[in-house]
Amino acid sequence: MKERNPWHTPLTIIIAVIGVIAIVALVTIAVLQNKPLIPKYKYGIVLDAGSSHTAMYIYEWPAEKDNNTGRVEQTHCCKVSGSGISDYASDPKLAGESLKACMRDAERFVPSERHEETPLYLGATAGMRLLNIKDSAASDRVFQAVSESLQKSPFSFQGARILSGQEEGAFGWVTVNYLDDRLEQGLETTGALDLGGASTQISFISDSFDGSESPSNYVAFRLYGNDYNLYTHSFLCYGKDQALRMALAHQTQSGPGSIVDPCFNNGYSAVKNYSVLYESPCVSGRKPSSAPQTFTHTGKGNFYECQEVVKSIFNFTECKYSQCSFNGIFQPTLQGTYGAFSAYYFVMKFLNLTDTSVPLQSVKEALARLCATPFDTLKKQHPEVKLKFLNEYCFSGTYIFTLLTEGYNFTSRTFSDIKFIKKIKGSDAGWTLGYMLNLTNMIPAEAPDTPLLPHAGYVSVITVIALVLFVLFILSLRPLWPRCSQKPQIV
Ligand SMILES: Nc1ncnc2c1ncn2[C@@H]1O[C@H](COP(=O)(O)OP(=O)(O)OP(=O)(O)O)[C@@H](O)[C@H]1O
Repeated sequence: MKERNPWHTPLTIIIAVIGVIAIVALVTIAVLQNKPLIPKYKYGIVLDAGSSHTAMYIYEWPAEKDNNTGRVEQTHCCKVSGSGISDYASDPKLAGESLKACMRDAERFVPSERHEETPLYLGATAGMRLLNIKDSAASDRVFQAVSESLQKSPFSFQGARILSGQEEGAFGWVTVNYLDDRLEQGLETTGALDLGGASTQISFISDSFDGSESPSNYVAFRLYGNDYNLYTHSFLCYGKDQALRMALAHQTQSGPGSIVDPCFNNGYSAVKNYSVLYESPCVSGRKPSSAPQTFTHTGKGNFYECQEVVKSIFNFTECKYSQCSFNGIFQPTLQGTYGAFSAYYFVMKFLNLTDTSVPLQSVKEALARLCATPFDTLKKQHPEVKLKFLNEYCFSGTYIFTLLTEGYNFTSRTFSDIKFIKKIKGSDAGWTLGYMLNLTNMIPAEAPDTPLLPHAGYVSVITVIALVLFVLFILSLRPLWPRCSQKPQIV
């Protein structure tokens, strides 16, 4: 004879089965309903048509979060081979052709089902600003050619245009602070220092600046619920290539047949053409009236003398405001930390000077040593570095040092506030990301609402509540529970 288990009645078994099914169903629905969708991405493409070259950046962000909360990240960068589009003024079609290889690259990196909806922008900076000043019809023809080429791509081409210096500075600042998560979290922001080939930008927040003293340097933002009064200025012609032209123009004012340049290493020698040197609007007004066709440019490598040459391209005396950087441009008091990118990074990286805890005096000494190194020795020390760049590091380093200290007024105390950077969390520092975030309305003015609980927390709470309900349900059925009799039932 078997003893009968009082729980093994049909009713309790049915209740238990229904209860378990109910819990499984409840948890399954909660998980499926609220689970983040399998990551599917959206894309945006920005072409940075700079003075020295064009680069294409592809950005991606989670598709279900394009309403402001998803992180936008750079997934790919393609360097267009050849020079900047402004160098194709005499043959604009080639400017369009030059972009094709990178556009084919983009077709591979962006999934084909997303091609049609992916916005594609081209922004041109100081190279095209200068071409536009020199010959606006030629600049239009270049834009026409690149636009025709980009329209043929499968992406949604949104137009090609010149960014103002103010936009370039402000979007560089947005990029740096977005990537550092400073905007969304409302943290103290970082200033942005950008050194291009033809222009340079400085952008930062200073408590002493509300835009009233120099409105043309003021950009107001409201991002994630915070207001920012940004100071920004772009110095056209003060990118590193145009600054070098101005330094050479200063040394060739009398139209000599040869110059000995302290900004180039001893042993460097090249024959240069006067008309090529003076073709840029940054120096064209200063072309010596009587000069031979060419001049011999040789180096003597002296940092201190080079600094004097470099200083000659700045005007430190004129200032109608309470304080200025240079050339009569207002600049509020420096404040906070700074991210310095583009040529700042390339040059300081070569000089092994990206660590700004090194005292300013040591930076000066390192530059003095670099300039004093004979050019042949330098070439032997750095066989991997392109000659075009190696030639110019003494000038470029001296220019950066002078621009930061004498131009923007960084001191031995504040120099360590600068961080020389190329990328932040995998994305390049530069104006392109800020530009795309702005055009796609990806940064909201107000802080987005956040859910009460994270997803995992939400599922746990639902599960616990379901279990409690189930236990209560079983308890509420107590009257139906089979009674345990004292005597064992005999079946
Ligand atoms: N490895 C390197 N070493 C030194 N200089 C470099 C290196 N790579 C690039 N450069 C130079 O750095 C400068 C800045 O480059 P970047 O691409 O930021 O400028 P750009 O976009 O062409 O100029 P702009 O923004 O003024 O139109 C250019 O003069 C470029 O030739």
